[in-house]
Amino acid sequence: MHKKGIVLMNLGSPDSTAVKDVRRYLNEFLMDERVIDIPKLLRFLLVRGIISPFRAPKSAKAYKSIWWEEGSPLIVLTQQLQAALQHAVTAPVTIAMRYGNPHPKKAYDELLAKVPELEEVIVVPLYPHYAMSSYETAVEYAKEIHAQENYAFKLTILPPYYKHESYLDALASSIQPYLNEEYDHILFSYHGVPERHIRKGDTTGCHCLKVDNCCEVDSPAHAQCYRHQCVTTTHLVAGMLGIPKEKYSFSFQSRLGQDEWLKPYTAKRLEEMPKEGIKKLLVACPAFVSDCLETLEEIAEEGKEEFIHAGGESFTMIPCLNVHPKWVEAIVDMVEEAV
Ligand SMILES: C=CC1=C(C)c2cc3[nH]c(cc4nc(cc5[nH]c(cc1n2)c(C)c5CCC(=O)O)C(CCC(=O)O)=C4C)c(C)c3C=C
Ligand SMILES: [Fe+2]
Ligand SMILES: [Fe+2]
Repeated sequence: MHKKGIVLMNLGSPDSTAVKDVRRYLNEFLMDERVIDIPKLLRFLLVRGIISPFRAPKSAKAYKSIWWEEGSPLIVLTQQLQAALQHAVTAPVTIAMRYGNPHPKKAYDELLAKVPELEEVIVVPLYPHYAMSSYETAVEYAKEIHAQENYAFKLTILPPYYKHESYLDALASSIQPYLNEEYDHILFSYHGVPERHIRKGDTTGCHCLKVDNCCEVDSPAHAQCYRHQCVTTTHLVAGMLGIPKEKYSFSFQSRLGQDEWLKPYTAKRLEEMPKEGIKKLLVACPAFVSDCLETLEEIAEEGKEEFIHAGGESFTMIPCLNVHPKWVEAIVDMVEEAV
């Protein structure tokens, strides 16, 4: 790892729970053409005129309910991961966010300050699955800043690792202890995306959401199909843990707006499950490697309330990989393979 540096790249959070900071963050996030993929003027009117003004106060309240003394859980956990990884490798490790702070330029400059002869930076997107609105936008942004600032070092980006053995091993190890308690079912809840994004990313133009059972039928489209990659992670990790088919399923959360998003929707499944006899539920969220608003508030608070209200008896959210030692090992493995 001579003359190399590592950047852990996550999504980002508002600087604080103040409505003005949440609004600024939402404006930056939702003005991303890979997140809301409509013409720029229309996007501007929608985000500035409708979504942000209504959503910012609501989101600020949600952030307040999960915020830690040290700051946003997503940022703090990414910093903790940075520290844990730094113990395991000789190359300097920094963090960057797609939206908000710290900016990728700051991360690159920090590495240069530590290694002035820096030759290569390995970017580790903290998203296991490829989605236009997560992995792709983070990676393109990292490349854009690298090109804009004319850095002399080479940029190497880790590919999506949704089926990488070391990642799956870490995920399975983080879930395993929870299977020792009595449970009826384990739900793998992934962040959703609009179905349109899946069709748009279909490199064959004729597979995703067009062929019956598309995610189970081999296709080159899968290299960029978020749904396929989530389904694959689910089956592989369930297989590693020996969970029988009838005891696990997957769903998609966090729908925004009126478009059709990937189904089944988590909120709907949480309401239906108790009526199907599922009373003791475990929930894992493999689309996120660090706990964040979407896991701590939407699943552990809101989701739990919905499930219990619908007749469920116990609801356990399994924490994300966060700083799990096997996750740190997995990053080391993947970085070593990439250089
Ligand atoms: C069109 C809207 C959105 C798409 C598409 C989307 C995809 C997507 N997002 C993540 C990961 C995270 N999203 C988080 C928060 C969040 N996401 C959206 C909208 C879309 N995301 C919004 C508006 C927000 C902000 C909060 C809110 O108002 O609900 C987070 C949490 C950030 C935090 O600070 O804790 C994560 C992480 C993925 C992986 C993804 C596509 C696969
Ligand atoms: Fe999101
Ligand atoms: Fe598919």
